[in-house]
Amino acid sequence: MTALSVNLNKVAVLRNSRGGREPDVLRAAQVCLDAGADGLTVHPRPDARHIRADDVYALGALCRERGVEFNIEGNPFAPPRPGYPGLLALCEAVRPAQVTLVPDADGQLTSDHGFDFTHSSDALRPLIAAFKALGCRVSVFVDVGDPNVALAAHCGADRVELYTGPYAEAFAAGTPQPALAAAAATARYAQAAGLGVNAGHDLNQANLPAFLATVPNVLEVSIGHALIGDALYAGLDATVRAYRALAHATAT
Ligand SMILES: CC(=O)[C@@H](O)[C@H](O)COP(=O)(O)O
Ligand SMILES: NCC(=O)COP(=O)(O)O
Repeated sequence: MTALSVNLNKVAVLRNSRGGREPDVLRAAQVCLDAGADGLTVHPRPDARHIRADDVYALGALCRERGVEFNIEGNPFAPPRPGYPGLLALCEAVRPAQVTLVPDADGQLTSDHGFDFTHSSDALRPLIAAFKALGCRVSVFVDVGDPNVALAAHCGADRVELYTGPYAEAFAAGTPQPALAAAAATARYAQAAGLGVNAGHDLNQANLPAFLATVPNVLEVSIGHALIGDALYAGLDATVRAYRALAHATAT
């Protein structure tokens, strides 16, 4: 079994577009957990464009209460700023079961690459130790095909998360096989170095089955963008019917 961690970033995107409380990220989280999600993921970004520190605190408490995994993603090198206390401070406050380190630049549209271990290992090692001292499992975002993926283990990481964006693109183009083979090889290489393997980015209902059938022992997938999009389609019919019934109930 591969665990499903639902990424709630996109619920916060919608909420922030109006500046109020709706849609409520905590309520959405409860629905996900009631539906059987194995955990929740957030990727609070320094510009606070979607998930904010207060969401992280509330979701951390919810996951603790429900006994499920909370996974916080972020760049451990991004400095604190107003509205963003920094990844280590968030983890210090919330003690998530897992932290996923992602080398995103500030303001980046979305995550699009893993760590370059030839340059980052020395800087990563003490940071990973600091997260582990908080009791967090540490996963590190990596590129499929990275020949240095085993260095994540030398840095002290417990797991790697395979960046699946290129696989999703290849799948959509109808040529998934090379990307699948590369992901499977990278997973085996990481596992041989003692690392657990997670995966994420642009996974969806179409491309997930082939990925999990080909890549061995994927422990967890974190999925947000497609899942929240699918939830709109799945929920629109019933929701329009409910609103229509209210509108049509007027005497005019
Ligand atoms: C780490 C990763 O793969 C990203 O998918 C991320 O969690 C999504 O971030 P955004 O929702 O900000 O695009
Ligand atoms: N780590 C990947 C993640 O949390 C969700 O990515 P996406 O499904 O929003 O692309």
